[in-house]
Amino acid sequence: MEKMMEKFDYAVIGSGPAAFMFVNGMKDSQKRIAVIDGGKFGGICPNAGCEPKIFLEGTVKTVLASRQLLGKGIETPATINWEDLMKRKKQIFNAYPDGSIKNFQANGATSIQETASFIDSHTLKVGDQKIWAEKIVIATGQKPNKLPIEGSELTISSNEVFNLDTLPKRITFIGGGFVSMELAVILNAAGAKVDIVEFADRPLMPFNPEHVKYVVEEMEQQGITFHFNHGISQVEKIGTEYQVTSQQGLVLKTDLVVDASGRVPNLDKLNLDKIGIKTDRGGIVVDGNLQTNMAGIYAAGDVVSKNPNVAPKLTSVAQFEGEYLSGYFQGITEKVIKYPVTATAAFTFPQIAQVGVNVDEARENPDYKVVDHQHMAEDDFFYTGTNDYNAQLSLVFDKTNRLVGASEVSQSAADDIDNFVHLIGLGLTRKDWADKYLPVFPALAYKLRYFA
Ligand SMILES: Cc1cc2nc3c(=O)[nH]c(=O)nc-3n(C[C@H](O)[C@H](O)[C@H](O)COP(=O)(O)OP(=O)(O)OC[C@H]3O[C@@H](n4cnc5c(N)ncnc54)[C@H](O)[C@@H]3O)c2cc1C
Ligand SMILES: NC(=O)c1ccc[n+]([C@@H]2O[C@H](COP(=O)([O-])OP(=O)(O)OC[C@H]3O[C@@H](n4cnc5c(N)ncnc54)[C@H](O)[C@@H]3O)[C@@H](O)[C@H]2O)c1
Repeated sequence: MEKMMEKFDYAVIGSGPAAFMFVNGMKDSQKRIAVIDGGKFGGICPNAGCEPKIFLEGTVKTVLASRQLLGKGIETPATINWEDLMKRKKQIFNAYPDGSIKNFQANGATSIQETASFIDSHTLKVGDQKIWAEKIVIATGQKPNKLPIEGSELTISSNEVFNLDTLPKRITFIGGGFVSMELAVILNAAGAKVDIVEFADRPLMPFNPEHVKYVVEEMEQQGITFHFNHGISQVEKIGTEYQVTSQQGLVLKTDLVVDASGRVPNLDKLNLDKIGIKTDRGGIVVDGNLQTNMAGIYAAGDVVSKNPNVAPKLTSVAQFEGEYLSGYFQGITEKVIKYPVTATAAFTFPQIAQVGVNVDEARENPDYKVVDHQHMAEDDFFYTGTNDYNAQLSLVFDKTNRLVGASEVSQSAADDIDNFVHLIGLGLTRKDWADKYLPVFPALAYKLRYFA
């Protein structure tokens, strides 16, 4: 006998940061909500993304900072025991999917551990059952790109890097984006010999090129080798090792190949063609209320096709969109989504971060003035305190002397840049800030008081 079809007010496909904030915002609405995930509950961020990455980065940062102080007061620099570090990582993060399910349930939602696909605009197939929902939110995120090259099946993705119990001696990364640069620093600091092969002439494309240069120089000093202007075209297994070849003739021998050539929207299992939902290369096409071309079907998070300069594919933006939809459905807002000033950072060593108007674009535009603070360790004793000799900060001001953009490379760039987000978002001048706030001395926010 066929099971009764369960009915919901809302069905959310995916359980990542976008879904989490949506359900959290709906918790007092008395609506019946189903959250469906075919993978690990919680999505990429806590299972194979931001959170395990920042956990590993915490240890790596300590180790690399101690190596920089060798002969300057430190005698024996710290080293990493990869096996122990991964054991700790697993102890902390393996419990996350169950915790995420409990969280959704505590907020009144029903969790369903299945892959979902559309039957019609209100009905989903979830495993061997069907569910019906008045409105559906697609929040299926992205997955690692698999390059269409010979030997692609021999490569692993960033997902598997987070489960490497033992550390290979040599690792080659395809691509020099966020994922590759952050993981390369971690694995190299742990003792692997790392090569990065990047198609373009520099890594970390969205960031200020002048500051990216310092990240590359420091990573080279740590022992990482970059190969720019090379596109990988083949991976082979020869005996116990791998051989990676580029179209331009580079040949590398290695013990592990990580395909970090980008991330693509998770669309393939949804059966979107059947019901006619519009997509493009960036993902699902939505309007200003995050509604797709089909009434009652919405999308949020990384799966949405969006302008990366306004809404980059990040956890912060996915959460903002989930929160927006919960407000929109409850009539708290009727307006179209307006993205706030959004800061981005790559957690390399040193870190690189930016917010607002791009420094390189501002240099070309007479409406802006760029103020550069270079060699900050010599100019500012807080940076000297961390021996952060490459710390560089560039600030962009408009004609009314309001801060509109900032870029920094330093060991604390992510936190430093966060000190500028509110200044830019609230449209404050340097004087407004100085008149109204006095941060702790000597601490992070204070060191920027006299730069802004
Ligand atoms: C290595 C790495 C590091 C990162 N670091 C940062 C960082 O430091 N800061 C930052 O802001 N962002 C970071 N990100 C990006 C961040 O993880 C994403 O922006 C965020 O997770 C997107 O959230 P989401 O809710 O859109 O989707 P996701 O977190 O991707 O979750 C989507 C979920 O949908 C499920 N799903 C897919 N298809 C189906 C289907 N048909 N049926 C049922 N379930 C389905 C998947 O299993 C998955 O669990 C990082 C990403 C990676 C890979
Ligand atoms: N700290 C953070 O906030 C953070 C960290 C990780 C990921 N993310 C998110 O995940 C997204 C995806 O990151 P990503 O690093 O996977 O992708 P990416 O698009 O940032 O970088 C991929 C790189 O691979 C290169 N590439 C592609 N094909 C190649 C080939 N055949 N040979 C050599 N190089 C090749 C591209 O030129 C590009 O530079 C980011 O844009 C960001 O939204 C954010």
